[in-house]
This record gives sequence, C-alpha cells and structure tokens, in this order.
Amino acid sequence: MTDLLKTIDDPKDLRELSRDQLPKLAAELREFLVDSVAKTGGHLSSNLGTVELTVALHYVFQTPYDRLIWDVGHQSYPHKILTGRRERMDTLRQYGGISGFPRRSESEYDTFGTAHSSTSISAAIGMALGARAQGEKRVAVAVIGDGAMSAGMAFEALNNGGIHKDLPLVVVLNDNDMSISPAVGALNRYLARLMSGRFYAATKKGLDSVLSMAPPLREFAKRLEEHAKGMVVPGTIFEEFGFNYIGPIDGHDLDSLVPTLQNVRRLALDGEGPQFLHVVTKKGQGYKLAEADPILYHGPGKFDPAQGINTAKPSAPSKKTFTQIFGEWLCDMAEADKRLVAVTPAMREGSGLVEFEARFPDRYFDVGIAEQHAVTFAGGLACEGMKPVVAIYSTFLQRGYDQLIHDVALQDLPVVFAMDRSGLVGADGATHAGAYDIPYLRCIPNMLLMAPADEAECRDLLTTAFKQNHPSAVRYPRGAGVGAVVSKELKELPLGKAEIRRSTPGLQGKKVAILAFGTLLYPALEVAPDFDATVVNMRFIKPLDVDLVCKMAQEHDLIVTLEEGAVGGGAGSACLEALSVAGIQVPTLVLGLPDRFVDHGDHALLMKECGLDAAGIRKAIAEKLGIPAKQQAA
Ligand SMILES: Cc1ncc(C[n+]2csc(CCOP(=O)(O)OP(=O)(O)O)c2C)c(N)n1
Ligand SMILES: CC(=O)[C@@H](O)[C@H](O)COP(=O)(O)O
Ligand SMILES: [Mg+2]
Repeated sequence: MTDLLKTIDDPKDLRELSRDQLPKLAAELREFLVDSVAKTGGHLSSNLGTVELTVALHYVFQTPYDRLIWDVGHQSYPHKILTGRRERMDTLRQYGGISGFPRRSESEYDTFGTAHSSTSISAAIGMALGARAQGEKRVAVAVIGDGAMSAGMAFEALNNGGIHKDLPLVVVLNDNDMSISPAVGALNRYLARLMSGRFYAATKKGLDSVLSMAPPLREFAKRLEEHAKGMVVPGTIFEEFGFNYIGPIDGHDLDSLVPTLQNVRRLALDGEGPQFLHVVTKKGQGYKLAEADPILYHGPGKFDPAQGINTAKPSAPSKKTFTQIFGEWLCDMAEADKRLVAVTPAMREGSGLVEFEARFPDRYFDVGIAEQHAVTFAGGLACEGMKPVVAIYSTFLQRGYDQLIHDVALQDLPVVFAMDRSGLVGADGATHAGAYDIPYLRCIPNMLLMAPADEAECRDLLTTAFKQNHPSAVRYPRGAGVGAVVSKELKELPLGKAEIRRSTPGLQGKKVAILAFGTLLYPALEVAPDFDATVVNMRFIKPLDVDLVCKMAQEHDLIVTLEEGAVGGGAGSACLEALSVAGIQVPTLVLGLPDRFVDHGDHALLMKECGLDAAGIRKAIAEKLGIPAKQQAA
C-alpha cells in the first residue's frame, strides 16, 4: 500500500484531500483491493468497477450523516476499505472476520444490511422520509447495479419514491452491462439504448459546468438541460417515474463523477426531487484478467494476482460438487424428456447451467434477478405441459415464496425446484444460508421435499422429483459431498420411503435410532458405532416415511433426528408430529441449526459451532443418554 491510502482511516480523511489527489488514491485503492481479495477470496470484478464511484461518493456526500446503501453489497469492499476497515480486509468472510456484505453491526457507514439484491432503493426512501420526519436534512443514496435494477422490488421502490417531489433521495445506477453473467432482459436493452446516446453525456459535461455555477444560473441551466435532453434524448423511464435523470456519465472518470455528484447532492438537498444518476462502469476495471473475464472473477477463491486464477484442469479428478451433479443430471434428463425446460433467476454459473444453456438454448430461460417472476413463469410453462426445473438457491427462493404457494402449489403444478446452497453456505454467511427451506416448504400442501445424502442420491432424487406430477423440491448443499459414485442412470426412488443404513441390537439396552436427513447421514454413520445405533437415511421430508419413524420409535429408547436446517418447524419437527399423531411416546433429540443467524466462516467450523459435526452429535447423544463425559471421551 502506498502513501495516500494508508492515511485514509475514515471518509473525513478522504474529504481533506484535494480533488486532484483522488485519481492517485483510486489507483492505490484498486491495487490494494486486488492484492487483498487474491489473498482471501471474495467478490472481485464488481468491486473493481466501483473504485472511483466509491471514492467520489464518500468525497461528495457527508457520510455517514448522508446515508449510503450498496445494493447487494458485494461491490462494497472499496467502501469498507475507506471506512476504517482496511486493516481488517484480511479477515474478509472468515469466522469472526468482516462480512462480505454491508452490515449495520459492523460499521456506522454500513447504513443498511444488504446481500439479497434490489433492496437499496426501498431502504433509501425509508431513510429519506425518516430523516425528514425528524427534521434532518440529509441525503439517502442507493447504489444499485443494472442487474439488481431488473428485480421487481426495485421498480416497486421507484414507483413509490417518484411521488415524493422534494425527497432528498439519490439513486445511482451502476451500469456495467453485466449481472454475474451477461445481463438479460428488456431493461438491459433499454439501458444500452440510453448509453448509445453517449453524445448526450458529453453535452452534459458542458452543462455540468454551467449547472455548477452560482444559483441564479441554475434555473436557467435546468431549463436548458430539460430542453437539451428533450432535444437529444427522449425522456427516460426513470423520469416517467418522477426522478430527475442525469447521465449516462463515465463511472471511472473522477473529473466527471465529483462535480456531477456535487450537483446531484445540491439538487436533492434543495428539494428538486429524487435524483437518478446513471453511471457507466466496467466490471473488472483496472485488472486486465478480470476485465477480460468478469464472470470468472466475479467471486474467485484465493489466487495469485500476477498469474490470475488457475483454470487448468486438476491432475487428479477432484470430487464433483452437487451443483455439477445437478448440471449433468439436467442435461441427461433433458435428453430423455423433451418437456424439460430450465429456469434460472440470473444464476447460470452458480446453479450449474452453463452446459445446459449451450446444449439446449431454446429450453433455457435466464429471467434476470427476478425470483418471483421465475417461479410463476415456471408455473405457466407447467400449465402448458412443459416440465420446468427452477434452478435456484434456497435463500433466493425465499424471494419467490408467495408465488410458490399461490401460483404453483395451490394449482398442484409439476414444477421442480432444484435448491442449491441448502444448509449453511460458509463465506457468504447468514444472508445466503439455506437454513429455512425445510420449514417453509414442508408446510405447503401438494409440495414434495427431498434431501439427498450424497451425490448419487442427489441424481436419483432429482429424477424422482421430475417424475412426479406435483410441485417438488430437492435440497442440496454448496460444494462437494462424500464423493459417492454416480451412475448415468435416471433412477426413480420409491416416493416417501426411507432406507435403514445401519441396524444393531443397541448399547446396554439403550437402543438409539438416528434419523438423518440429507448429508448429515454421514456424520450419523460415523458416530453410530459409539452407541451401536440404528441409522436411517430419511431421504424425504415430505412425504415423510411415517411408518418407519413409528417403527423406529417403538423399537428404540431414543430417537435422534439430524438436519442441516432450522430446528424450528424442520424435519425433526415433522417426526415429532408423526409420533404425536400415532400416540407414541419416546425420548427424542432433535438436532439442527439453532434459532439464531449463523454468520460467515468456514463451513466445517460453522457446523462444529452448531454442534452438527460428528463430535457435536456424539456429545449431544451421550448427554441425552446420561453417559458420563469420561465414557464419551473414550
Ligand atoms: C435476490 C437475489 N438474487 C440473486 C442474487 C445473486 N447475485 C448476486 S450479485 C448478482 C448480480 C448483480 O448484478 P448487478 O446488480 O449488475 O451488480 P454487478 O455485479 O454487475 O456490479 C446476483 C444475481 C442476489 N444477491 N440476490
Ligand atoms: C453476491 C451474491 O449473492 C452471489 O455472488 C453469491 O455470493 C454467490 O454465491 P456462491 O459463491 O455460493 O455461488
Ligand atoms: Mg451489473
């Protein structure tokens, strides 16, 4: 790190700099950013695109008094570095370290927690109106990407924000013509048309210098600007929503950004109404390898910044991830059944759909960051006899929950939800945890819910789900499993049937049965010998294998349930409900994720923290059995 960046421990230090020092600071910030993310892993190309914008925003706006909200927040590392966390960037997304997203608990400069996209404008409107109600004269600024702008929630907010004529609200659209993969949809095409009017931006530059003069000129200049705009660029959709649209301007040119933001802040504070600034940036800006491949560098692991990410195929075949298993199954199933179509809300790479898109382009639908639409759109496809597979992270399916109930389950439409990232996800932390899908799905009539224990079963349960004529969901975790051998068969498993994986006479008369849901089957098998326990691979949360649960309860002295999901309303609760209905009393131990948000960190560490690693499970069972600690240690 060189001499300017290390002097910035707070935006107040930044605002002491002269404007001509800012480009040097931005260069140092960018260099620090690449080196830091290369060491820790994290989001990179989006952050490279916001270096100058971040410098300019903190230079012009009186943060944290003026509120700055980063939509999604994956691009907020420059913000974190400039707001006192430079020295903690080496703890990024690690257990006990700083989050990869803005967190109110982490800094007063993180005015709103984000991570799920498209929330920033809503929050900013709330903050602006809240400030006004308290007689505060501050500006609320939402920085939202072109991808996040495609979500319905963003337009709900524009629709509401535009009616507050004198609201000190600023929306900065960070338009890099990219989502994680290439941006899609009509809005993306519209923005491209706006950007094609670049000559307007040049004219604008001249106007900015006029606008920045003494107030009396401003009214004249504003009329001139309106006239100029009408002359060269038709009114924008954002103006139709009641915002004063300015742009597009170069989001890497501090000489343009700073005066324009000063002008925008002044207009907002002078009651000129909500402002909409359109900045154009490049995803990966300033690091050639990321510029060339912003997708690869969207969320890299650790890498050598000089060499870049090592994309060479590993010598020894590494274990396939559940995502890869899904992607391969999807292509095989598509070959076997022409009715199969795949839907993704802007997560082509993360959900494993790259090959499917290449092979079945006409059966592939990336609907943008629009989970609500994705779910109901799939329902519409199913109404016409198609067999839609919605590839969606468990956490993002939360965004389409009403659509799942109202449009798919209630009409009993055969949509398959391939829910990746179920359970804890590790580095992305609580906002991305797939902790709640068991409770939030098993309560819905007509819904089928499955949890494979390993890669082979994942393929089989995907086939099983696809073969049903009902809405169904298969939940599987981020990353690889135990490495089970996966056949090329498209094998359907008997619906609602669990399988006993280990049964024994039991320990000192204390017969324990462990009912494992999903990948926790394997730690269950690891600890079973300590208690000579029976182990059941439950496979199905809904329909639950009630007969087997009752049989196990009648034949054992303790029933243990295991799931990598919230205990509240989870699979264990389903077992307790079944026993209650059957009138069977038996000691039970329900193990799963605790009733608190589990933060970011290494997945194994988090599972240990939650008592869901083998040692934790062993300890919990021993304590329940009243086996003394020394014997536990044995
Ligand atoms: C509701 C929701 N769906 C999906 C995602 C996953 N996601 C994270 S960043 C991203 C792309 C965002 O594109 P854009 O807003 O243009 O930001 P950029 O990365 O281009 O800076 C997506 C789809 C998310 N965070 N939230
Ligand atoms: C910011 C965001 O929401 C995505 O980039 C997400 O972090 C991807 O998660 P995975 O790394 O598990 O694909
Ligand atoms: Mg973008």
